[in-house]
Amino acid sequence: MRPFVFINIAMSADGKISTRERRQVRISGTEDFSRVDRIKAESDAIMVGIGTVLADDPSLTVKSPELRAGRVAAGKDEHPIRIVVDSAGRTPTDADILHKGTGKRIVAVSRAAPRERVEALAEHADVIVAGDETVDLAALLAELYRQGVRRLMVEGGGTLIWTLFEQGLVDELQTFIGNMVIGGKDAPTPADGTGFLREEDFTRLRIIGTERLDGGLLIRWGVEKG
Ligand SMILES: NC(=O)C1=CN([C@@H]2O[C@H](COP(=O)(O)OP(=O)(O)OC[C@H]3O[C@@H](n4cnc5c(N)ncnc54)[C@H](OP(=O)(O)O)[C@@H]3O)[C@@H](O)[C@H]2O)C=CC1
Ligand SMILES: Nc1nc(O)c(N)c(N[C@@H]2O[C@H](COP(=O)(O)O)[C@@H](O)[C@H]2O)n1
Repeated sequence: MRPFVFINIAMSADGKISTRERRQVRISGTEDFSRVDRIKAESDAIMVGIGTVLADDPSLTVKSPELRAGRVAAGKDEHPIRIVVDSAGRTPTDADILHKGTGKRIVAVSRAAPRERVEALAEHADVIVAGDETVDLAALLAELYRQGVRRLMVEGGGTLIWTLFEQGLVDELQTFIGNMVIGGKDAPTPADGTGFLREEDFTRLRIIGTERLDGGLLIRWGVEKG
């Protein structure tokens, strides 16, 4: 068993989620950031890859005091569990994700992670070991389910999202398309990695809903075939 897995990602009109320098850029506006805060608050956990932690240093906290209060009134922690997928335990011990906001953090590492890194991270987070060289995502999701996570939001980046699609581990994709062009053949996209080669392997999607926000467009896609 695994949680319901949905991805939320903001991309430019030309399909980029950052610049070629992999610098954090603002693609969403205030309306979309409010929506993102809401769907975060509705999730049990929120997960990113180590590339996003190193590039953006996100906290992944719920920003609205009202949404945090609503979670507490429902008997939950103020913030969803924050999870980093990080084979070698490279998450800096002063990263915002380990310090900002109350509640539980998980760093998922592989068996190849150096022991001293695992010990350092274990002072700030629960450490889950899954996989030999890279994190075994299916095993991680099974363990998260065992720990009570039913709704998991994935916020990026493109490398982690690609592997989740490749392994058929995604149920829904929410794409906000901002009204700008970023360009650059080396700028990251919502699903990077190696990509599928054969049409029969492509992940097939169906539109669940659309909404105009911040001069851009939100598209919610359901996964037909993972
Ligand atoms: N616009 C938006 O909404 C968002 C944009 N971004 C942007 O995305 C970029 C970062 O994306 P990216 O560099 O692709 O990094 P990711 O956040 O996708 O992290 C990828 C890393 O995760 C680790 N990992 C461990 N196990 C796995 C696995 N099984 N499958 C995949 N990855 C695994 C790998 O590092 P290791 O081998 O060391 O474990 C891998 O390199 C930044 O530029 C950031 O600004 C990020 C989030 C949202
Ligand atoms: N929805 C969305 N729109 C953008 O324009 C973005 N740049 C991002 N980035 C994601 O948000 C994370 C920041 O989280 P915190 O505010 O620090 O909690 C960042 O790491 C990306 O995952 N998202």
